[in-house]
Amino acid sequence: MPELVFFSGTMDCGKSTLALQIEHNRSARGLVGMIFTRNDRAGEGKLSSRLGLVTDAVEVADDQDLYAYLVDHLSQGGRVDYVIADEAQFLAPVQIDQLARVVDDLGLEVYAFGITTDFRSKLFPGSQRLVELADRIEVLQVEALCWCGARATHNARTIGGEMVVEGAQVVVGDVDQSTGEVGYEVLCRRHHRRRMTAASARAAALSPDVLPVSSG
Ligand SMILES: Nc1ncnc2c1ncn2[C@@H]1O[C@H](COP(=O)(O)OP(=O)(O)O)[C@@H](O)[C@H]1O
Ligand SMILES: Cc1cn([C@H]2C[C@H](O)[C@@H](COP(=O)(O)O)O2)c(=O)[nH]c1=O
Repeated sequence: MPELVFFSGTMDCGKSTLALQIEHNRSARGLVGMIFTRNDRAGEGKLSSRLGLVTDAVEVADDQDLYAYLVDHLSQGGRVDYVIADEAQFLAPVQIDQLARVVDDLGLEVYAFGITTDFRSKLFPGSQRLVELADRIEVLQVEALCWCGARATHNARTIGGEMVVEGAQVVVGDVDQSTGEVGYEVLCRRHHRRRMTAASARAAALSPDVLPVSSG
C-alpha cells in the first residue's frame, strides 16, 4: 500500500540528503519521481543538501494544487512513480491534504521532508497537517547535536549568535552563520528554553561573574 511518509527533524539533520538518496536509488532502477520543493537555500526549483548534492525540482507556488498538477502531468502522458516533497513545512495545510489524496487516489508513494517546529518551537502549519495525516512519521537517525552534546530537538533563530524570539515565521537561512545576519542553530530543549546558544554559552563561560573568586 502506498503511504504518505513524513521524515521530520531539526534543521541540518540530513533530510534533504535522504530525499536525494531516495531519488537516486529509485531513478537508478528506472523509476520516475516528481520532486516538489519550496524556498530551498540553493534557489528556486532546487532541492539541495549540505553535502553538495543538488537536483532540479518543481518550485511549489502558494496556491498551487499539487494533486491537480500531478493529474495534469499524468493525463498528458507524463510518468510518475513516486513523489518527493522537500521543505514540506513551507507547504500550506491544503497542499498536504492534496498530497494525501495523491497517495489515496493516484496510488503513489509520497515522501515529505521537513522541520516540525519553527524558531519559537511552534508547529509550522504544513508540518502540523503532516503530523495529522501521515501514515508514518520517521525521525532521522543521524542526530544533530546541541553545543552541549545532547540531541538537538529544537531550531533557534540567531542574530550574531544571539537567539531571537520575535520575527516572521519564514526566513530562509542556514546554520553556522556567525556574522550579524539571521542564522539558525539547533539546540536541545533545555538550552532552547534558556535561550542559550553556543555563542552565549561561550560568553557566559568567559564572563568574570562566573570565574572562581580567588581567596588570595
Ligand atoms: N562536511 C561535511 N562532512 C560530512 N557530513 C556533513 C558535512 N556537512 C554536512 N554534513 C552532514 O549533512 C547533514 C545535513 O544534511 P542536509 O540534508 O543538508 O540537512 P537538512 O536537509 O536536514 O537540513 C549534517 O547533519 C551532516 O550529517
Ligand atoms: C527554524 C526555522 C527555519 N526556517 C527556514 C530556514 C531554512 O531555510 C529552512 C530549513 O531548511 P533545512 O533544510 O531543514 O535546514 O527553514 C524558517 O523559515 N523559520 C524557522 O523558524
